[in-house]
Parts: sequence; C-alpha cells; structure tokens
Amino acid sequence: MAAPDGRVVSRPQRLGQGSGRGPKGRGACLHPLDSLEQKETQEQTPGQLDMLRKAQEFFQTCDAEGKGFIARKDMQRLHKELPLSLEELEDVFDALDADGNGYLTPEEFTAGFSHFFFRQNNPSQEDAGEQVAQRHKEKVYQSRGNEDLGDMGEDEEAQFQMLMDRLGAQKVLEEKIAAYDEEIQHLYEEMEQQIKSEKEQFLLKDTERFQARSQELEQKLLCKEQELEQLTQKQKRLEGQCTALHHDKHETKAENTKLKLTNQELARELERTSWELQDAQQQLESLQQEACKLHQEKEMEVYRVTESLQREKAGLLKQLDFLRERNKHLRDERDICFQKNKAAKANTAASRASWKKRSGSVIGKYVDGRGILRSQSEEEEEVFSIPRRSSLGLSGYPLTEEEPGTGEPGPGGPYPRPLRRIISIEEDPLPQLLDGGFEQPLSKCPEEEEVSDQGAQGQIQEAPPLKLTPTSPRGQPVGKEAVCKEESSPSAPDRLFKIVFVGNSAVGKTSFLRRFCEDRFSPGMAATVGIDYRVKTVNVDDSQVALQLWDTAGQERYRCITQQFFRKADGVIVMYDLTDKQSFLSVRRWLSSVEEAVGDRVPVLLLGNKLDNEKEREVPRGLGEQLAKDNNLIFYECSAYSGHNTKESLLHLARFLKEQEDTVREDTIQVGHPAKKKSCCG
Ligand SMILES: Nc1nc2c(ncn2[C@@H]2O[C@H](COP(=O)(O)OP(=O)(O)OP(=O)(O)O)[C@@H](O)[C@H]2O)c(=O)[nH]1
Ligand SMILES: [Ca+2]
Ligand SMILES: [Mg+2]
Repeated sequence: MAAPDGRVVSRPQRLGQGSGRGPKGRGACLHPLDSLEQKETQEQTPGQLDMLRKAQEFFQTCDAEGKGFIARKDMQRLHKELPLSLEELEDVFDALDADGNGYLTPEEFTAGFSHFFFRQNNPSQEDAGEQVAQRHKEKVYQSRGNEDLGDMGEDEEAQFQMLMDRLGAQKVLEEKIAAYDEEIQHLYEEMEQQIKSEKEQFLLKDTERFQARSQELEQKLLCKEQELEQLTQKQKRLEGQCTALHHDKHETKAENTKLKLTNQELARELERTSWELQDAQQQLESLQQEACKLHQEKEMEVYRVTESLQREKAGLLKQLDFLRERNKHLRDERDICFQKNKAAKANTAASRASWKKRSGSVIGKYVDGRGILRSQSEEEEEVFSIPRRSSLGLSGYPLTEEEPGTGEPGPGGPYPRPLRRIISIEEDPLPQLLDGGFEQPLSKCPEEEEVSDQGAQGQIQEAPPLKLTPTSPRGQPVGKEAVCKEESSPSAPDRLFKIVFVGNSAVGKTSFLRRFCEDRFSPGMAATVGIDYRVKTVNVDDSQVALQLWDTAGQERYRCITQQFFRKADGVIVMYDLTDKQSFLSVRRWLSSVEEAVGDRVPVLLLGNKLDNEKEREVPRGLGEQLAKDNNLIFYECSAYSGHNTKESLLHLARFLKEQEDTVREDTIQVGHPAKKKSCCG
C-alpha cells in the first residue's frame, strides 16, 4: 500500500486478488510472497529484498488486472509504455517463461529478474536462460554502454534503478506512484471531506438533538413552573382555608363551651323535671289508687244499699204476708160476723141497721159500696188500660192478684197505697236504713230471720223458696220474686255491675230473670209495671261478682222510665221473642235508645228468648247473629222456660264486664294509655 508520502511499501493483497484464475490458483499466487519473506528471513540482503520488491511491483504493473500471472498479451500491452518493440517484449516474455507454458507466474517473473540481475553480477553462474538474457542484454543494454554495467556491483540499488530506468519502468512506476499518490490524496481528501461532512452532520444532529432536548426540557420546566404556580396558589388557598378554619375553630370552641354550659343547665333542668315527673307520677298513682278505692267503695256502697233495699223489700213482703194473714183473719171474722148478722137479721131489723155502721174497718176504703174489694189491677186498668195483667215489683205492691185465667179479683185483700213508689237506679232508696246501720244483723229483725237463712250453693247461688210462703192463693206476689238472696254468699262480692234488661213486652224478661235467679219458671207472668230489680252474685274466674239486674217494663208507656236507667248501667240486655217477629224488629229501636243514653261504652247482650218454642219460630237464628255482628253485641238464643243458655249468657256478660273493668284499671295505672272499649262478641 502506498503511504501518504508516496512510497510504495507493499501490496500483498494484490497478489491474492487473482486467486483461482491463474493456472496454479491461489497457492501459486501466495507462494512468491511467502518465498519472498522466507528469503528475507534467510539469506537475502536488504538490497536483494528491495530488488525483489521492485520486481514484484513491476509484476503487478504488468498484471494490471491482478490475475496473479502475466500472459503474453499483458506483456504486449507494455509496448506503449515501455520503449521496447513488440518483438523485444516477446523475447523478454519467452526468456522469463521458464517452463514455456505461456504464463509468467510471479515466481518465474522474480526468478527471471533475479537471474538476469545476478547473472550480470556473476557471469559465471549462467543457467539455461542464458541465451535469452544474453539476447536481451545485447538488445537492451548494448546501446547504453559498458561503463554502466561496472557500477552495478557497487550499488545494487543503483544498478536496479538503472535497469529499471533502462527498461523505462521507472517512469511508469513513477507515473503509477503519482497516480496512486493522487488517488490516495484524492481518497484522503474524500475521506476528509466525508469525515468533515459526517462531523458536520453529527454536529448538526447533535445540535438538533440538543435543541430538541433543550426545548423538551424547557417545556418541562415550563410545565413544572406552572405546576409550581398552581401549587403555590393551592397552598395559598389552603392557607386561607386554614386561617378560616382556625378562626372557625375558635368560634366553634366558644360556641361549644356555651353549648356545654347550656347542656349542663338543661341536664340539670331535665333531672329536676324528671324528679318532678316522678313525684307527679307517684302522686298520680296514689290518686289513681285512691280513686280506685273510692270507686270500689262506692260500688260496694251501692251494693250494700241495694242489698238493704232488698232486705227492706223482703221485710215489707213479710209485713204484707202478715197483713194478708191479718186480712184473712179479719175476713174470717167478718164472715163470722156476717153469719151472725144474717142470723140476727132474720130476727130483728134493728140489728141489720147496726151492721152497716161497722163496715168502716181498716181496709174499709178498699171495699166498694157493694162490699167487693177493689183491686190495684183495676186501678192500673183505669190509669193505663193495659190489656195484660200487671205486677208492680218494687214499683209497688199489687193490691190484688187475679187468679190466672179467671180475671176476677183474688181473695187477697187491699194493701196500703203509701207503699207504692218508683225507685230510681240512682236514688238512695233507704237512707234511714243506712243511717240506722244496715249492718244490724238480720236476725234482729224477726220478719227477716228466715230470709237471712238462705244459703247460696254453687257458682250461682240460688234462692230457695221462702219458708214464709205467701198466704195469697194466687201464688207468689210479684214483689217476692225480686227477693234473690245473696246475703250469705261465702264471701262478699269483689265488684258490682248494674245490668238493665230491656225488650218488648212479653218477650220474657221477667221470666228469664226468675229462671236465672231462682231457677224457676212460672207461666202466665204478670206484665212488669215500672221497674223491678234483683241482685245475684255469681262466681266469675274466682271472683265474686254481684249483678244488679234491673227488670224494666216492656210496655210502651214505661219507656221514659226505662230510658233513665240506661245512664247508670254497666251493661244492657236487649231481649226479643224469637216467636215474635215484631219484637225482633224492635231490637234496633232498643239499641238506639241505649246508644242515645250511653253511646257505645256499655256492652250489650242480645237474647232471643223462647227457644223451646221452635215450632213457632219467626226469627231465624242467622238474623239474630247478623244483627249482633253488625252492632258488636254478645248474642245468645235462650229459653226462660227450659233454662237453656240463661246462665251461660249472663255469665258471658259478667265475665266481659269484669275483664273490661280490669283492663280499664290496668290502663289507668299506666299513664298516657287511654282505655279502649273491648269488643263484646269476640
Ligand atoms: N214458651 C215460653 N214462654 C215464655 C218464655 N219466657 C216467657 N214466656 C211467657 O211469655 C209471657 C211473658 O213473659 P214475661 O216474663 O212476663 O215477659 P216480660 O218481658 O217481662 O213482659 P213485660 O214485663 O210486660 O215487659 C209469659 O206468659 C211467659 O210465660 C219461654 O222461654 N218460653
Ligand atoms: Ca511460465
Ligand atoms: Mg216483665
């Protein structure tokens, strides 16, 4: 390769370029170089080496195509460059082609050169190519003079140079070298240019990259700055909020303190109020208990009063019986007197006149001019013109009782009219008894002794028939029916309920009560006049309940009296006769008059009586049930005649009343929970 200074060092690669193309191939090409090196290391002198190198360079000049060998043609091409004719060149070629195969290998070339060169130095060492060299010498060197040849031994290089010059190769070589140099220069320049441009490009790229990077960084910086700005604003805002919150906190703290104080105050107040409330509750409780006690006391008083009344009634009945007895006695006396007078009348007219003067007896005013006793019934007829016979109950003693069916006045004598009065459910019937102490044992009252003996048995204490049976041949006086003794019940009743009995006339109210109280049925009862009552103690769930049963008159004219009794009633019984459609139709009217008086606060028991008389039934059971359901009533079908459902129905009502009262009591104890009316038919 040519160094920048223009010196040709070596071109070994050129030797290999023609591998495979020459007759000996690659091995033939490399061999000269190897041998050259071997020679260099073995015996070659520097001058010889230099010459070899130059020979090689010359070889390469000839082998322009780099085939690794020189053909005859290649040699002929040198004709233009070398000052040799074609023939001369042919001769040189032939001389060098030692094996005569038409190709000059580098070895042959170099060897030929060496031979030529060294033969000149040592003429004794002539070989087979001597002729060729000789010819060549003659033709080439003869023209240059013999003096030049003598110098070769002294300076090999100079000799070679001379040879080359003679051959004209020097010029070619120089030209080649110059061309190489130029080429190299050119390459250098190109390279430099390239390096420069690359450098520039690199710089440009670098600058661009740098610029892009810096722009990017600037962008980022801007972003960061904006972010920072935002953050700063945010911080400012937060600081502001913080300040506000701080301020708020202070305010809240102050408020909190105030609220705490208020809270404490309120707590104290609450405590005080709760204490007051507790006090009030205690007071209320005690008041309620007191009220309850008062209520019970009142009830018991009412019961006692009723009881006393009953006793009085019993006493009066006894008096009545006594009076009847006396009356009978008087009648007997009168009869005797009459008989006597009759006998005397037959004897003397004067004695007849004397009888007329004795007629003004105690019961005289009840005897009419014809000597017939005027019955109370007759008086009633005058007042009310009732078709049915009447009994008075407590509303008065009947002045007479008709014999059933006869319609004639009974033998019972006239009774004192002052006994006749109507007792209100509200009035105090016997204040004198209360004043005088009704606690007085009944045994002290001779007429009541037997009454007090009556004992009650079982759940419902039945009143056995009075020992002091009425003397009236017309059966029991109505007043007596009301005597239903509960005095000697095992324990005093816990509570008392007033029950008012209503319904059309003749539905069987009185009969029902009689069945209930006495377990008896008397056909052909007299219609009730005004009002009557009975007291019966029944056992309801282990407590004694006294029932004050008010028997009202169903007849239209007593309605106004009946109405007054509803107000104090705890319960009402509405009765219809299931064999009488009209009595059922009147039930609604009875219900509305009850509601008119007391609203819906009292429970009502609806009774369909005369169930025993199924043949004549006019009111189907379903109708009664429906009516009861519609009006929230307790409903029973019963029979005073057979006693069916008499006790059951009244016990149902009594239990209901008791439970209702219990609920009311419980509710009143629990403040703020008003009592509700219970459903009856549940
Ligand atoms: N078959 C039958 N007859 C009865 C029954 N209950 C009452 N009676 C008869 O019906 C009639 C009227 O009976 P009372 O008990 O006087 O009727 P009341 O409802 O009291 O009538 P007033 O007092 O006028 O309102 C009497 O003749 C009784 O014998 C019963 O259950 N069955
Ligand atoms: Ca050859
Ligand atoms: Mg009656």
